Amino acid sequence: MRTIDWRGDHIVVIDQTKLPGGVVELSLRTVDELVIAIQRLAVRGAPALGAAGALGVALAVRTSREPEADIAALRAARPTAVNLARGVDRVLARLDDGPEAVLAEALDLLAEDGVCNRALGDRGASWLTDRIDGPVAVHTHCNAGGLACVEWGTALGVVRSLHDRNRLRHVYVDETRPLLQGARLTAWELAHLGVPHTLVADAAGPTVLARGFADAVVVGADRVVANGDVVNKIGTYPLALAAARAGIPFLVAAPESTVDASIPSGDQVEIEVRDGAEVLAFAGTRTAPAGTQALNIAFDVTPADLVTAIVTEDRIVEPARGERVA
Ligand SMILES: CSC[C@@H](O)[C@@H](O)C(=O)COP(=O)(O)O
Repeated sequence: MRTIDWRGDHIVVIDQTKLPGGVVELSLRTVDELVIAIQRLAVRGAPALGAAGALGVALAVRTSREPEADIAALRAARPTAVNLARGVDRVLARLDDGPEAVLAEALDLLAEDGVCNRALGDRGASWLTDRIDGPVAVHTHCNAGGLACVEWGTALGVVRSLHDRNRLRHVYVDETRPLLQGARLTAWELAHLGVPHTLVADAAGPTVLARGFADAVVVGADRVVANGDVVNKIGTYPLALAAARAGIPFLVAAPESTVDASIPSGDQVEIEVRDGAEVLAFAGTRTAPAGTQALNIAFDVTPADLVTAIVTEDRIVEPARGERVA
């Protein structure tokens, strides 16, 4: 099943805030509803946000009284993953061709997602098996699976390819505070795929690597910029530091639609800062004393020199060896 799709005259998504409790579908009939769903992470992950942006324009064309304002709000609903604005802009370019052409363009983007993810997953798996003997143990962060895309997954696409080739030993999954995408979503996906996995607290990740549990770190990305810096869920950067120290590869799996050649380096990417309330609570239950201040930085930048390789559907770039993405 696709994470996000078009049904008749509206968008349907799997509500990711409800997982792993149940697979609950959410129908989104206006751009306002879509923007709210994006901001509360009912639909999330860079490629899925690209699909949301694309389908959102199709929805705006059909339902909005002020399509321009609605589309601007949609484009800005979350700032860090480049896919959202890119999905909006790709489909907007067909506006003059009428609502059917707009929808067709959006559906093309959705169809390409699975194709790209399978290709980059295969390429990433081959890159790893060319360098690592025997079954591979992977450490991952956040959720870069089918739920973060339309289908299949990016980092978990690599994991799935390894699994299909009988070359996967184990996956270590960071829980990914504060919203627990690793614990709630990645562990759920891996269980459904029959992939052996172990959940660890985020702070344990570097020690898991230092102790040799994993052969490689494989993560997704929200934006990859020209010099090879990688923006991804907060907590990715410490894994890259630990991977370098442990002497194991740090592999980023992302489609070309996540590459932003217009931005020279990661310090120029807008990093989303979310409501501190998410940090002051655990799974919805308040944990910090009343009056505590929280800073909720949602993404970090892994500098290019710590990124062993970036794998896309078209290519492999090795920033740590000085290769540029653009
Ligand atoms: C294939 S998804 C890659 C990234 O989007 C993912 O790792 C991530 O950081 C998602 O963050 P989120 O805040 O859950 O949208």
